[in-house]
Amino acid sequence: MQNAKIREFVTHRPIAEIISNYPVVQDFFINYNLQTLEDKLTLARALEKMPAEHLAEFGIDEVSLTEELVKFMATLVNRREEREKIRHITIIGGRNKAGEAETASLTIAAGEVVSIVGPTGSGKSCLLGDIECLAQCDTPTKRQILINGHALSDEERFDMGNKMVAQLSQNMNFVMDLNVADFLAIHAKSRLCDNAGQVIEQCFSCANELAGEKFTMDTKVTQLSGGQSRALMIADTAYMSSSPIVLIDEIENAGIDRKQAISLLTENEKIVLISTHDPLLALSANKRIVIKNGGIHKILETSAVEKASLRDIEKLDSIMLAIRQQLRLGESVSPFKVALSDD
Ligand SMILES: Nc1ncnc2c1ncn2[C@@H]1O[C@H](COP(=O)(O)OP(=O)(O)OP(=O)(O)O)[C@@H](O)[C@H]1O
Repeated sequence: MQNAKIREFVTHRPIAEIISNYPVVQDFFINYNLQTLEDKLTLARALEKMPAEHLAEFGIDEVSLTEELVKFMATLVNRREEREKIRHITIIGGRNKAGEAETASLTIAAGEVVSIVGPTGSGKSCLLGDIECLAQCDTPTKRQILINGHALSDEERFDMGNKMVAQLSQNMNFVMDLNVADFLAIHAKSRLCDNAGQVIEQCFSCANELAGEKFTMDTKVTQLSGGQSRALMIADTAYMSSSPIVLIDEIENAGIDRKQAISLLTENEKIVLISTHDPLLALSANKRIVIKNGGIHKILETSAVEKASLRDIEKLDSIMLAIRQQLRLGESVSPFKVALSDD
């Protein structure tokens, strides 16, 4: 966003609208002890109503305060837009649990979905962990992750404000006792969402669509079920996170609409890696990484035959979902017939 556009917005819109779109601006006003400004007015009109000496105490006048606000918003907002676009990530093999070299290395392009499969305990989450911390041969696996073909400096790697990777893990435990509305508002604020109010609404209704049992904006996040928490975090990642890489650790047990969740996440050219034991999710990706004994054993392309079987797997899956739903609702399971391609 250009400074001129931000200046125009700041000059002509009421303070309430500026704060609703960029909640972090509240902190700017607090710094100048201006939290009591009349928020239905524009900044200039609201400042006229303040005693003249108020700003003088801070050694600033109305014009320079407006310019400071424009600069403050520009630094924060432009930062998101200026981030180098991630075109691809590369996983360079390290060592498996036996200390043997991993020979495979893999480059994943923006917009690609890659699944990670392997026996329980084989090291799938470990691979996601390496990507999450953008490992530079300094984790137990000794893998290295490159972004657009180059290693990252420590500064880029640990820049939390510019977080490249969003991870949805198996265990979502909320530590703060907030309700859903406050939780989403804090996220929208910290991620500098444009149109925060609208994004919060979208996130809330999407999470409710993904999860079975509905929850409200007043529900405490600590009272959400595992599936509801996962649905909330998926919607949150899809709508609010600007992180270009999304890591998902086993959403199959979460009791949510997995296909809808993945298609939601793969919008916007994100790189998505899913660790899974679920055939539907594993084969929905075009590539899958097979992990064995802590190492990348092989990388398979989903073949045309497998893609064709996917249609049958989807049929089976929707039957399973329907049965699960009937059981959840306390209904008797109705008779069903499986009609697969070769029948
Ligand atoms: N290359 C490696 N070198 C050393 N330890 C490893 C390596 N890969 C995995 N491990 C260790 O193996 C253990 C199991 O790994 P991990 O939790 O990633 O398995 P998983 O495949 O995700 O299992 P699950 O399917 O049960 O979630 C962890 O303690 C992890 O640190």
